[in-house]
Amino acid sequence: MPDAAGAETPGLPSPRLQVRALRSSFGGPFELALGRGECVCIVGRSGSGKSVLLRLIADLDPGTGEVSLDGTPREHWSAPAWRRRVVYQPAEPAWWAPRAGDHFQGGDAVLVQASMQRLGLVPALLDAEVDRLSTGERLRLALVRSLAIGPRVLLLDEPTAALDEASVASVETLLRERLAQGLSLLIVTHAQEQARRMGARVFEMVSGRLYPR
Ligand SMILES: Nc1ncnc2c1ncn2[C@@H]1O[C@H](COP(=O)(O)OP(=O)(O)OP(=O)(O)O)[C@@H](O)[C@H]1O
Repeated sequence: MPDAAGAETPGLPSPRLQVRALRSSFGGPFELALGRGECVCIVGRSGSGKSVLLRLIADLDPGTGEVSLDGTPREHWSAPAWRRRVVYQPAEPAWWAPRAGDHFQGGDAVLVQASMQRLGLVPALLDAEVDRLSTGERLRLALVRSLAIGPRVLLLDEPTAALDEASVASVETLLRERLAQGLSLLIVTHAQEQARRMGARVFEMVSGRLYPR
């Protein structure tokens, strides 16, 4: 198994996600190893660099260093192909079409309906205009959309920040199930309790550097 800093033991399989000396002018260098079906939570003060790390891993910001998935370097894939395998969900997810359902075309409709039901979202929401949805509905729908892509790694930035207690519980239950099925999760959260409930390894971001807690 890799240690917290990301060093590997010879003879053992590579971690799902391996980050080495990853940096930009806004943070790093970052070292991180995330196993299959593992959850890592990142806590830290506002502006400390948590989103910077997620965006660097997702290849959305320019930076230097190495990122690999199941032992294969990121350079092996095109940027869109990487972002289907390593999905980043920002704290304020983007919507590019007026109708909610238009964001799910090409996805597995059965999986979408099932995930929506688990998160307390009625199917009629897909026919609604995104602007009419509540903040919490949009956040849960964004998670459904992220899961429907079928990522190996999901990078979630404050996925439950705007949700009530019951919705937080339903999101965490769904995510724990996906973890058990092998999905790897990196979650930025201000809720320390969330890390405990998710059974996560926890790091703290301080001034653009990660420290195990
Ligand atoms: N492209 C950019 N241009 C200018 N500054 C940037 C850029 N990207 C990140 N930063 C700066 O880097 C720092 C870390 O930002 P980041 O968004 O990662 O914070 P965060 O820890 O996610 O905070 P929060 O919890 O408030 O979301 C901030 O000071 C931010 O302004």
